[in-house]
Amino acid sequence: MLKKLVNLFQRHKKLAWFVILANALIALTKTVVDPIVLKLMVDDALTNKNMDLFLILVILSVFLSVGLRTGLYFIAIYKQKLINKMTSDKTGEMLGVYFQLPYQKVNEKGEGYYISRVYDEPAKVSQQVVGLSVSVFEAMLSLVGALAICIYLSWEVTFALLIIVPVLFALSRKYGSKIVRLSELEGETQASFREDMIRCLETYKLSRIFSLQQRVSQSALRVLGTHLDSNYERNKTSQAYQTLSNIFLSLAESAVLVIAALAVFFGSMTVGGLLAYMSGFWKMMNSIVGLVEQFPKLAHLSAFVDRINSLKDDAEKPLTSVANNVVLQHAAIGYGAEHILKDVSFQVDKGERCLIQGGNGSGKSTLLHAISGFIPLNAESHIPDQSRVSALLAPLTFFKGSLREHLKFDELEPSAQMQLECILKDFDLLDKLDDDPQHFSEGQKRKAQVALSLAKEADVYIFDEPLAAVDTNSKDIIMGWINRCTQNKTVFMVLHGDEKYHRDFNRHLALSGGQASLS
Ligand SMILES: Nc1ncnc2c1ncn2[C@@H]1O[C@H](COP(=O)(O)OP(=O)(O)OP(=O)(O)O)[C@@H](O)[C@H]1O
Repeated sequence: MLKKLVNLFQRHKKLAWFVILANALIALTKTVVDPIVLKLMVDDALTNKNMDLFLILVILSVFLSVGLRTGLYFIAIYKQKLINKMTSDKTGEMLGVYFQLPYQKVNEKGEGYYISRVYDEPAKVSQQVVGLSVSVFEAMLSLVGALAICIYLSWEVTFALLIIVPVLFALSRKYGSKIVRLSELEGETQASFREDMIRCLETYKLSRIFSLQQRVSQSALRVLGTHLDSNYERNKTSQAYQTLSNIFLSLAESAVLVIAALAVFFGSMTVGGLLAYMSGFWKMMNSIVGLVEQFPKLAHLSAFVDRINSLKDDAEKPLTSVANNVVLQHAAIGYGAEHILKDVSFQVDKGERCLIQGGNGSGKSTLLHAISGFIPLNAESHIPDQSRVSALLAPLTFFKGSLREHLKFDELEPSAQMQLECILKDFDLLDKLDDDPQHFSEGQKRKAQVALSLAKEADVYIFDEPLAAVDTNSKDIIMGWINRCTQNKTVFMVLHGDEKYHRDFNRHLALSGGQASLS
């Protein structure tokens, strides 16, 4: 379990050890120095009215306190740096995994769910792993220091009091297992909660126009309720553990006072020794409780790390089909258990151009997703490897970056750059190369995606309604470029209307009632 958590430090081991050890050393210094100064102050300086010793002790305490606090300030800053680096590493890794997930999974859960899996959970785990490692080492070193001080002041009293410790350990383990089970549930509800909330907020325009605010709010509050209930359950268990632990601590507090006071009555301890012992003993108890508290947290964290890594189990192996034609044989295609296309058989060979037609909801986009390799097909069917496919698929999406970055323009060969510049000029997008396509008009977005599709060297080109939202003049320009750039390549295109371009295709695939017929 520990190894799994330590692995999270990976590339930042040096920084992690610096933060952990520096913090633990400061804690150890404070644990040892505080009781000794207190004893010297009471027994030697105050009792003997030794002003010089008193002043020396005060000045020493002030310097030490300022020095240690300044040290803690720098450690806090490095700690945050470490957390940020770990979060960034893990989120980067998880983003890589996200893009390997089967489309079916991404489609089923939604992007909001994966924000939680890719960012929230790694951020939370990084924060907690650093916090926990720092706390464990701080508690361990403080415990050693405090125990040494207590034994030095009175080994008999210390021996009598250490009997309480095993009880606290037994309690912590009992509650640890409960919290592990709850952390799994918490992670899942948190991720689903994100996705559902995003869907509610996305209805901004819909809600205002159709006065749906109240219903949207009700739906959001229902989702919130489930999320808060799960938080409440985990909190309840943690609080129960905390309360029990505090009760045992109060009992220990009374015991130490009584036993140490008896030692003073019988003359085996000075008053300064009693105060120093109380200070040392409480540091020891706090360290023990600090350590004990880490057990349920450790179990909770370990469950979370497993959850993050479990995303990797879903990653799909890349398809390595060498097929250069598209063959579907009795394929049933859909999302999850629901089949939109029930029994589809056709073959489109290399260099053929296939127009796909059918009414709304007949499964045109679904079929294009299958041919692009996003929806699995049966074993008898085969399609080319996704690396040899270029596709404009609905809905159009853009990451936060310029059109230049989307096109990987600066990595292209000079001849490819020149051709792309001609395309963008004809599409009236050349002066928008450095703009974010997310803020383009609908027609401009469509043109940007056509340019993106044509910029990829592929064997199969797929276009889902490339002329939608495009002005009449631009349609000829777009179709002209598509025809020029895809000569001798396989093309699948969905068009609604635009009959004048139908003659550009030698195959026609009609979808209806879950079936396909090719002519
Ligand atoms: N992402 C999705 N998840 C689940 N079901 C979906 C998804 N997308 C589409 N569907 C279902 O698949 C059916 C076919 O949708 P599809 O988008 O393939 O139709 P289409 O022929 O392209 O329609 P249109 O002409 O309106 O674009 C729809 O009835 C819809 O319920």
